[in-house]
Parts: sequence; structure tokens; C-alpha cells
Amino acid sequence: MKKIDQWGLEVFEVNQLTNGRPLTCVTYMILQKRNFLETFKIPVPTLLRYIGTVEKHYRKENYYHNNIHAADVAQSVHVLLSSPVLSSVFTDLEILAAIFAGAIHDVNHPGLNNQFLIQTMSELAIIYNDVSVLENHHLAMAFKLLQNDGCDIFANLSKKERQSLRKMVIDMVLATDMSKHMSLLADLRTMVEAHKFSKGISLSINNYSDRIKILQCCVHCADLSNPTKPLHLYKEWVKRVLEECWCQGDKERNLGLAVSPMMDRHSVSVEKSQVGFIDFIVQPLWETWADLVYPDANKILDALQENRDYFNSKILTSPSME
Ligand SMILES: COc1ccc(C2=NN(C3CCN(c4nc(N)nc5sccc45)CC3)C(=O)[C@@H]3CC=CC[C@H]23)cc1OC
Ligand SMILES: [Mg+2]
Repeated sequence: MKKIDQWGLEVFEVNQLTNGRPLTCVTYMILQKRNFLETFKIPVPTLLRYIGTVEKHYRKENYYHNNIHAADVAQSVHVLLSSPVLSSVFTDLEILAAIFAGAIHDVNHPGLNNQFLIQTMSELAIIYNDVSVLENHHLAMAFKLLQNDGCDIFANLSKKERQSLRKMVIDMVLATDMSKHMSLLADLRTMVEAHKFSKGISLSINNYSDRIKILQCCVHCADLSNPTKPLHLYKEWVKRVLEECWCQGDKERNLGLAVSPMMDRHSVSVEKSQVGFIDFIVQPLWETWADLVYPDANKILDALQENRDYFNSKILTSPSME
């Protein structure tokens, strides 16, 4: 756990060492490291009870959208907000909100995407009227669990702090809906361009809209960070996300629904889909984030390029991943 502050934490090892409780362990370590248990008067038993309950509500049967992914995203948010360029930009409350958002952002994920839930008129789609169905569910579940006995980790925050944290967490988790990706990226690009003109002046942002935009991008970057991690970790995430997608594709096929391209185990090219995912989604986002925090994310960008080259080289030699 000495690597809690480093990019590329061996989160699958943490899962084994903690008997399947990586989220509880990682969240506790991060809040402890940042002295947030003191700052926000969060009793340790309350934190362990709440985050342990959240961890239990992540579905372990999901290959990808499980508690290991949550631990990975929470820890990645922690590292991104430790970026020197961002030091003294955000308040402790904003950082607590972002780490919390990372920890709970996929809680109780059913292993199916919004499109499937909407197409099959699932109970969740009915409840949330087809709008960011999963993301609304994750948020409602996380805040509902706070009301369980002895689980309110924010009990000692002021009313104003609780309201502010709740609003920020809602805005961050709703922004993890991939349908918001292009508009979020466009807004981040606009901010980075504007900041370039205030050359040298440290990032000073005094309005909620810009501040939350950067925090939303931070959590979104963490959610899309698999291709920027050491290759052995990235390859494990690829196997897991495809296994989960293929399970959905099997369900779609059995229901006579059109099978989404990435979900069809009989047709997807693993390597091609990763190169496409990086080129169209991951690289543009990370390039913009790296601009914002220049030069703090240069190594991450290099790792992304190396990983892209790896999968691209595999397209030429073998049709399926070893
Ligand atoms: C490790 O490897 C992966 C990890 C996660 C994902 C995800 N993918 N998507 C979608 C992204 C837009 N998608 C694509 N868009 C475009 N333009 N091109 C392409 S090429 C291939 C896909 C694709 C479809 C899937 C999600 O919503 C998940 C839930 C939230 C965040 C990211 C999660 C995907 C991975 O590997 C593909
Ligand atoms: Mg999600």
C-alpha cells in the first residue's frame, strides 16, 4: 500500500491481499493519507461500515464493473488530484467529494449498459425515464446507503458542506455517462485554451461551473484510465470488460435484439476495438487533461501511446489476444 499515491497501483493484488475488499482498503488508506478522517471528523468504524456496505453492493459476479474497478477509479482520482499543477486549486471538501464519487460511481452496476436497460424497458429504465439510468441508480444507491444505521460518514459536516458535497458528487457521477463524453471534452478543451492565454498564472478558477468541470473530467479520466496503466493491468481490464460485454451480447442475441458491435463474441477484434477506443475516446480526453496539468501527465500520455502501439502491432500479427 506504499503505492497508494502512485499511478499503476497493483489493484488486483490488493483485491487478493484484502480477501476481496480492495475498495474498503483503498478508500480508508486515501482518506487517512489526506488526514480527511480528522478534517471531516469521520469515525473509522463509521467509514468501514459505510464503505464496506458500498463494497458489498458492487456485484462481484461482474467481470469488470465490480468493486475492484471502483477501487481503481477512486485511487486514480486520488493520484490525479495530487498533480502539482492542481495543488491548492481545490478545497478539501471538493477532493473528498471526488474521491467519494470515484468510490461509489458504479455501485450495484448490473453488468449491462444503458442502451440494453432502455431497450428491454428494465425497471431501472422505467424509474429513471431512460435518462442516465445507470448513473442515477449508482448515485441513489450510494446516498441511500448513507442512511443505514451507523453509516453516515458525513454526519459531522455542516449542513452547507453536506449540500455542497452532495451536489458535486451528483454532477461528477452523472458525467461518467459516456453519452456526455463529447460535450465534457469540448468544455475541457475550451477551458484549457482559455487558460493557455493566462500563461504561467497558476490555475485559478473561481466559479462553480469551471471547478466542477475539471472535477467531472478528473473522475471521467479515472474511469477511462485502463489504457494508461502498465500493460499487464490494462490487458487484465480488457479481458474483463470484453467478458462482461460478451455476456450482454449473448443476452441480446437470445432476446433477438441487435447485438452491439463490441458485444459480439463472434465478431469483435479485441485489438482493433482497443485501438479504436484509444484513438476516438481515450487519447483525445487524456491529451486535453495532460494539457491542463502540463507537464504532470506526460508519463501517463507516454504509457497510453506505448499501449496503443502494442495493440496496434497485434492487429497485424494475430487475430485474437493471447
Ligand atoms: C479496457 O477497455 C475498456 C474499458 C472500458 C470501456 C467502456 N466503454 N464504454 C463505451 C465507450 C464508447 N464506446 C466506443 N466508442 C467509440 N467511438 N469507439 C469505440 S471502439 C471501442 C469502444 C468504442 C463504446 C463503449 C462505456 O460506456 C463503459 C462505461 C463507462 C466508461 C467506459 C466503459 C471500454 C473498453 O474497451 C473498449
Ligand atoms: Mg459507470
